Amino acid sequence: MVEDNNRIISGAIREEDLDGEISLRPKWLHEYIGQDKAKEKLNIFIQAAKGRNESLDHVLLYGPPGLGKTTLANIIANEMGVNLRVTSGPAIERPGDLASILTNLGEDDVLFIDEIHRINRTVEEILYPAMEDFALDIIIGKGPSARSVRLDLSRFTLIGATTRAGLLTSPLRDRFGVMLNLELYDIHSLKDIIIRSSSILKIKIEEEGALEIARRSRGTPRIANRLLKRVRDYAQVIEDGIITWEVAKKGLEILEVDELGLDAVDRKLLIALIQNFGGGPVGIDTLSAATGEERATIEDVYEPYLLQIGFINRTPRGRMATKKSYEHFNIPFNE
Ligand SMILES: Nc1ncnc2c1ncn2[C@@H]1O[C@H](COP(=O)(O)OP(=O)(O)OP(=O)(O)O)[C@@H](O)[C@H]1O
Ligand SMILES: [Mg+2]
Repeated sequence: MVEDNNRIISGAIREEDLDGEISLRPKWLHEYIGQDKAKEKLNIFIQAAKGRNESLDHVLLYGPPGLGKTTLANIIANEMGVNLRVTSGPAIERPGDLASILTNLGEDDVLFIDEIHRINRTVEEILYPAMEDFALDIIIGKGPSARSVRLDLSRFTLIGATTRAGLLTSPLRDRFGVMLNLELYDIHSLKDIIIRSSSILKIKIEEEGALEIARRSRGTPRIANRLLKRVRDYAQVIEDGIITWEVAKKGLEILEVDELGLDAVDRKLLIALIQNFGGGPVGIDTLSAATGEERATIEDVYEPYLLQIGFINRTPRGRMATKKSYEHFNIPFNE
């Protein structure tokens, strides 16, 4: 997925996020804030697998960037008491690379493949028997004397992460026993995440300050943690170090994050929708062409948040701007 990493409110990972990243990552399910539906399901499946002394079924995590997919993969391995091996779709270039990763997994280990939708076709085919029968089919020899040999693997759990489940081929998608959809966080969960991170990073923050940062974090913990660190800098240099509501508000204004966490690209998309297309409905490809933003970026990064805050609607005929969106830009709305 292509996204502009220079935006402070980008969900994609940036260099600065790595500062404290390890310590900020919850290690156990009970420390993982929000995502109650996913957590509840996962908890049952983990307890059941442990009770039967089996490995966990393969898990597919999908949802916008920065919502905690990598964190959850770490938690699953931790809760199951097994090792975690991390790789990503684009990093596995040849079938042999994947074969060597698979043969080196220990009994019940977790293999995490980030951006699994970007795995190439020949590599993907190795995964099918591996996921289904814990076996590798390798071809020995060439031409008419070539024969296929089946190699047994240890049982393992594959955790795949992707921004959208629909990006996977159906044979791959069908081999996951557990599908967990991560959704954008509500403001209260984000506030709790900010308070938790503050206590780990020893940042002094008031509830109202945390709430203000939460409101502008686009439903995304990674953005919340990033804004928290920058507001901390502001509080430390300009104010007396404590993040109150006023300090958060002023700090965020300096960062040019508006009250709803919207940035220039969101505004461009909404204005195009309203002014060029009379508020829609307009197809995603047309909107993409009109704004110069990639379709996938619009769908994976911008749209989920604009839908969450009720600024756009998705209809069978295309995207539409809502009344709320017109009001935000002070443009008269005709029903
Ligand atoms: N539920 C949560 N509770 C507390 N902190 C969280 C939670 N989810 C995510 N975080 C924090 O948010 C940050 C981003 O999470 P993570 O790297 O797991 O996201 P991701 O979904 O894997 O993103 P990407 O799609 O970009 O790989 C981490 O620093 C983590 O500490
Ligand atoms: Mg990740």
